[in-house]
Amino acid sequence: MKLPRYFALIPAAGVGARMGEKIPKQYLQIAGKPMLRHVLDTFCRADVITHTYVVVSAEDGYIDATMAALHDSSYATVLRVGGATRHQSVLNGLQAMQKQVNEPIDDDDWVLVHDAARPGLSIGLIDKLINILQDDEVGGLLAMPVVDTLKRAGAEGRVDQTVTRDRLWAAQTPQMFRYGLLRKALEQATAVTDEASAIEAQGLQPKLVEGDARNFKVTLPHDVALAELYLKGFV
Ligand SMILES: Nc1ccn([C@@H]2O[C@H](COP(=O)(O)OP(=O)(O)OP(=O)(O)O)[C@@H](O)[C@H]2O)c(=O)n1
Ligand SMILES: C[C@](O)(CO)[C@H](O)COP(=O)(O)O
Repeated sequence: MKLPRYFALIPAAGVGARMGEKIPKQYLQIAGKPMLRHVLDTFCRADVITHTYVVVSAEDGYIDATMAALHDSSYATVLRVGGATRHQSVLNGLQAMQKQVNEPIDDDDWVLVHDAARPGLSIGLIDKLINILQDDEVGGLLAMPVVDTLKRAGAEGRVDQTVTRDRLWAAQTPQMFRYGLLRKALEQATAVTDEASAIEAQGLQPKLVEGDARNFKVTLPHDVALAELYLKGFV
């Protein structure tokens, strides 16, 4: 019986508008190397990952230098199929993976979709996610239980209501689903912001696996300093 393999798919085709930098945020230097490089190095060291695919925009002018700087880039393939949304980039990447003759993917193989904007991912978190989900019927995602009291804003930036945080989790990545199910779900979904939403739209319930605060998404300018602290080991 053929054992399922584990592939990584890294959506890295965004422009980082909220970061407000001159270059896409995934190429910002953090702790001495581009943010995307931290993610690539982690997946390179994850022995369980058969191959890593990086989705970038067709116009990306940074990826070639990033790949050239890797000690060994044989574990990763660049797919210049980025789309207008993260959803489209991931779907385009899944479709392009199928055409890779060196590692044709099977429907039962697992795909771990991880944001290039989450450089704090560790091998330990990858192993934890896979160990918990490897026999799961659906798949799941790293996430963090919400600990703050949540307010919904009304007019003039004033509180409209307090939203219960009971059973609320903040989704992280990787989000891990079998190739065939994930591709079908994303093909049928409309405008989802994560893979789990597409799976839920199929009537399924992805499993929540507790992640880590250091695996946060670098989105706004002040996030860079925090990522530096984490990645330099100061916290
Ligand atoms: N069309 C897009 C948009 C986003 N992403 C990727 O999805 C991840 C999470 O998205 P986000 O943090 O929103 O990144 P950006 O879209 O670049 O940021 P912004 O929304 O501020 O422009 C990032 O690694 C980003 O590169 C992508 O591959 N294709
Ligand atoms: C996938 C994700 O990181 C889970 O929290 C998030 O949905 C990405 O959203 P973005 O607007 O593309 O950053």
